[in-house]
Amino acid sequence: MIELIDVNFEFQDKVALKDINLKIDRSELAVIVGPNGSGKSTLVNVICGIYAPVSGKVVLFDREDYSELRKKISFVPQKVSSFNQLFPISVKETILLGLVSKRGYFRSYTKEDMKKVDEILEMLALSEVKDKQLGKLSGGQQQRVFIGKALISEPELLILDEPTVGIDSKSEELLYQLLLNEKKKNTTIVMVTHDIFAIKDYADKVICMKDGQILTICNAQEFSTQKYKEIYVND
Ligand SMILES: Nc1ncnc2c1ncn2[C@@H]1O[C@H](COP(=O)(O)OP(=O)(O)OP(=O)(O)O)[C@@H](O)[C@H]1O
Repeated sequence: MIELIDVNFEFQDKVALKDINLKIDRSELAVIVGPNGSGKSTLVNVICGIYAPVSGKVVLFDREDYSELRKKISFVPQKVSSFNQLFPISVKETILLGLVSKRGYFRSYTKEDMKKVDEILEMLALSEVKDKQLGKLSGGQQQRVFIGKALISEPELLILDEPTVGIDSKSEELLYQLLLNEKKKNTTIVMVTHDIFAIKDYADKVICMKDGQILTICNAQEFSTQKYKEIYVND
């Protein structure tokens, strides 16, 4: 499903990923952990095709060519709130934007699209604010809107970079239930997080990074608090 073979990536003269070898299977929930600057965001950007590796190969859905793959991938980046907060777009309109990669810009939405957006609003507890301007919501609500935008296209691969930062524990629980639902639909999920509880309760695979390298890959049962401390030691 996702395979990285000897992947290296550099920013100018800074090595950000070194010899990354990794496999993630279909409908797995893989979590990437590691201290600040260890290369987690760079890794998900490489998986999405936003950054091209300096060397090595990324194979998604058994293909190396990203042109057709974009329709199958949804990415919720870190810092979703870095958009123009005055931009006049509603919550519902923002979620519908998630269909652009599949449909193009100038297509009308169907009845099914409108039904789906209502279901997503309901799932994310956003129905009451659906007509509000996006920039007038709290950071946590905005985060949920961008997750809704990522989900509406029914991606086969969903990538989230620290989705729980700035959201309260109720929304966090909501998010994890939603991810489990997505998994049941065979969606593969890759999530960067520092949340040890999420790792223990929900992850199928834990990818531990340090200094641009993968220290270890294990399952949730093998991932102990001790291991977590070891990864973060000297951070
Ligand atoms: N645009 C950039 N230009 C130059 N260096 C960068 C850039 N983005 C990241 N880096 C560097 O690459 C390394 C990996 O950064 P990355 O953002 O992938 O780490 P991270 O593990 O996601 O960190 P955090 O937990 O703080 O989000 C760091 O040393 C960082 O300073």
